[in-house]
Amino acid sequence: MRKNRMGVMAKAETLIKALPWLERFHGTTVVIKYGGHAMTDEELRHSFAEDVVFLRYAGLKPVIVHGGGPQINAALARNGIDSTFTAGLRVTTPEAMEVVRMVLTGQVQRDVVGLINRHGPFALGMSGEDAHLFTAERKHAVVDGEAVDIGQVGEIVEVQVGALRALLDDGRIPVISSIARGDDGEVYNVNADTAAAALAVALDATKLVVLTDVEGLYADWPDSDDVIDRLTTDELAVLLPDLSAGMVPKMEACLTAVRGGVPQAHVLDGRVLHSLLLEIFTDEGIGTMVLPSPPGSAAEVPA
Ligand SMILES: Nc1ncnc2c1ncn2[C@@H]1O[C@H](COP(=O)(O)OP(=O)(O)O)[C@@H](O)[C@H]1O
Ligand SMILES: CC(=O)N[C@@H](CCC(=O)OP(=O)(O)O)C(=O)O
Repeated sequence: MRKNRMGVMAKAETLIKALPWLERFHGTTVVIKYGGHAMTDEELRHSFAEDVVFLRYAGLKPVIVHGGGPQINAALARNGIDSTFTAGLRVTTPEAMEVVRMVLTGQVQRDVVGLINRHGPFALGMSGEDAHLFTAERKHAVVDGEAVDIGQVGEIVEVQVGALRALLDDGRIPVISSIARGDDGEVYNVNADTAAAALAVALDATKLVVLTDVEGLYADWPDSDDVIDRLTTDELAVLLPDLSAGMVPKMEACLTAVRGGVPQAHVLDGRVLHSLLLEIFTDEGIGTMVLPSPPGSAAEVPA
């Protein structure tokens, strides 16, 4: 009996410990980048959807920007189309673009919407092309200081959030694919981390959360798995030129978001059940957090 009462008290304590975070984040917008590598395990996919619906019932306004790199790789391979990456971005030929658009808007987005909507009529899918959400221009990658052509890859130059805000005001959970239109009539492939950052800035979000398949930003990848738990934008700017592969657009996104006025950006391990809830409602300090540098501070690389 006594044991049972202690168990109940522990549950009440867990719930009440969330109160400061509920007070702080109620009514605010949180942009969540759900990476392609974080969505491969069935149990994790369901726990992600539960977390997002939990946030919605807790009075936050979650917006999902989904990735789909591994899913695009598989579809390109099935179609016999070669795929390479430069500086973390997919070199996108016109025939690859058709596959990218089909997989992101027709497959991955539908899957994420379906997972969330098991809990109620919340999720609504949008491509960045819809209602001029994302307008992009052709982007070049920079390799050793040289601009390199990487095809139909876009750099977002304008974000129009009117339609998205109407969805949020209606209590919906928007699920966005990182495809953009161009004023030149082209359709562009935008890295999903980059798109999430642009959206977080445009929506004045309180947080950008990036879910991926590593614990956070490793200080000395691939030689060590020491995770940097927090760093300022100035410190991140110093590290950025030495980062590799998929971490480049991810950390650039955190930098852009926080320098653009988002108070904090996080890279979290999407392989941990309920990592999203732990990050938002506890002080567990998981993953890597990027915070604004104090005005006038000098950049130092964290140990
Ligand atoms: N410093 C680093 N810290 C952590 N991961 C790194 C680092 N540098 C490169 N990576 C690689 O970046 C990957 C994450 O990027 P990516 O594969 O694009 O993920 P996602 O599909 O979630 O966007 C990691 O799995 C890891 O292989
Ligand atoms: C230009 C570019 O690289 N676009 C990405 C878009 C999807 C994405 O970003 O997916 P993840 O978040 O799972 O990596 C691509 O084609 O793979």
